[in-house]
Formats: sequence, structure tokens, C-alpha cells
Amino acid sequence: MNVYKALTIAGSDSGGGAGIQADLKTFQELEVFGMSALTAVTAQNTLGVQGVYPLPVEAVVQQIESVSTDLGADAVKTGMLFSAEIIQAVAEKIKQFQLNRLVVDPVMVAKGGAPLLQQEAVHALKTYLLPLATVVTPNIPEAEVLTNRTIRTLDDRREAAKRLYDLGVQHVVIKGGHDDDGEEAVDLLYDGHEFSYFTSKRIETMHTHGTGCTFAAAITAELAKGRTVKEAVETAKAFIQAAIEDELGIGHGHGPTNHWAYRKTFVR
Ligand SMILES: Nc1ncnc2c1ncn2[C@@H]1O[C@H](COP(=O)(O)OP(=O)(O)OP(=O)(O)O)[C@@H](O)[C@H]1O
Ligand SMILES: Cc1ncc(CO)c(N)n1
Repeated sequence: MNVYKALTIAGSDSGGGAGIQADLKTFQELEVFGMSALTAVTAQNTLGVQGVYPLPVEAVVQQIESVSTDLGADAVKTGMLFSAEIIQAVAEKIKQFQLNRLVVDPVMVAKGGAPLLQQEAVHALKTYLLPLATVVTPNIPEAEVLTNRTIRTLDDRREAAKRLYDLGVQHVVIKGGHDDDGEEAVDLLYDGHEFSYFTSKRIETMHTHGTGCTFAAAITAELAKGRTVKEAVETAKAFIQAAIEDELGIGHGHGPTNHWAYRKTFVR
């Protein structure tokens, strides 16, 4: 049996909707063996983030070493990295173990506004990690921080994608979840030559906790199987659409998406 393996380097969300939990559930649903290197523990639920406890840099490094020296990973995803020190150490390990299918989800704040990345770490993200990335998947506010530009129109988004590409990333996906003007949720992909658009019906719901993590994890799982970036984004878009649509309705705030919805609609 050919077993595909993916590693997520991210924070824990005790509420199970985002972070490492969303990543591992998504890998499993897409039939990829999931492994994890935890960067931080958050006490979190659908109402917000109650606590953030980063792990020592050595702990992050050792987890990546343990996985890489034995099991190996066909693709890697990074999520919440919290500090410049963790980012630099992760980038070193990615180079050392030649983990060259890398999806960077540049997580900065939780939906309720709690910071998951220290402000001074943005520079480290751009300098050390983005040049190693196969794909970077910012939402609109993250793309604004990374490019230092305001994004209002689709033209602004295309320009931001070009600037992110110039930092050395191979593919840029700027997600449209935060652009709630229209009837559609449009994600844009730039590969240095052309733009592709992934469009779905925008769903009216407050239960979108962890959509970004889930979407990037689905891209990672598909890259682990050897799919092209375009194919991977297409599957990820269908996966997240199903997960938002088939609402679980749990928790008292911004609830999680349904990670098993895609299997009911699309698999076999
Ligand atoms: N209301 C919605 N209806 C349909 N698709 C959506 C909706 N909201 C987000 N999406 C899709 O979900 C994916 C994630 O986008 P989004 O911009 O919400 O990420 P994010 O802000 O990083 O998420 P989070 O920080 O909660 O993890 C994208 O594919 C986007 O198009
Ligand atoms: C641990 C963690 N990672 C990422 C996000 C972003 O959704 C979150 N809320 N929590």
C-alpha cells in the first residue's frame, strides 16, 4: 500500500475546529497519514482564545527531527508559529530535511482578534519561511500585513499576489473569505505567470472557525499525494465548501466546520 504522509507544524486549538486538530482531521479525511509538531497550546473555544502557551523552540525542533528522521513527510504545512525564534528554527529544519512541498498558512490572529503571531515575527516569516514555500495562503488581512498595502479590489489582490510571489514563494493563494461584499467566495491563485480563480457560493453563517486551517490542510494533503498546486486548491475549495455548508452548529460562538462533510458528498 502506498501511504502518503503529511506533517503539520502548528498550534493546538482545544476547541478542535482550527489549528493542529483541524489539520489532522482534514489529512485523515483525505486519506493521508497525519503527523504533528506542536508550536503552542491554546485554550480556545468557539467564543475566543482564553490562553496562549508557546512551547520552547527545542521542543518544536525535536518534534520535526523525530518525524523526519524516521517516518518522513511527503508534504508539510505550517500554521500558528507564534514567534520569530520558532519561525527561524522551523525554516532551518525544513531546509535540513529538504521538506520541499511546503504550505505556509501565515496565521496571525484568531477570528475573535486574539494574536497568534507576535508582531515582530512578520519580518522573520517573510525573510526565512516564505522563500521556502510551495504555496502561501493568506486571507485578505494577512496579505495586507505581508505586503504593507491596503486591499479593497480584485486588482489590489492581484498586485499583492505578485508582491508575495516576489518574496520567493512559488504559488500564492489569497483567500476571499473576508471579502463579504458579493454572493461568492473567490480565492485567487498566482503561479508567477497567470491567475486562476476558485469560486463558490458564499454561505451565510457564523460558523467559520478554522476555515483557513482546514483549507490549507486540504491543499497539503493533496500535494502529499503528488497532485499539482492547481488540482490541490480545487479539491481544498470543494472540501471547505462542503465543511461550511454541512453545519454542525456546536458551541455558543463561531462554531467549527464539519470536517467529515466532504466524504459524504465526494468520496466513492
Ligand atoms: N462564508 C463562506 N462561504 C463560502 N466559503 C467561505 C466562506 N468563508 C470562507 N470561505 C472559504 O474558506 C476558505 C478560508 O478562507 P478565509 O478567508 O475565511 O480564511 P481565514 O480567515 O484564514 O480562516 P480562519 O482564520 O478562520 O482559519 C477559503 O477557501 C474561502 O473562500
Ligand atoms: C491554534 C490556532 N491556529 C490557527 C487559528 C486560526 O484559525 C486558530 N484560531 N487557532
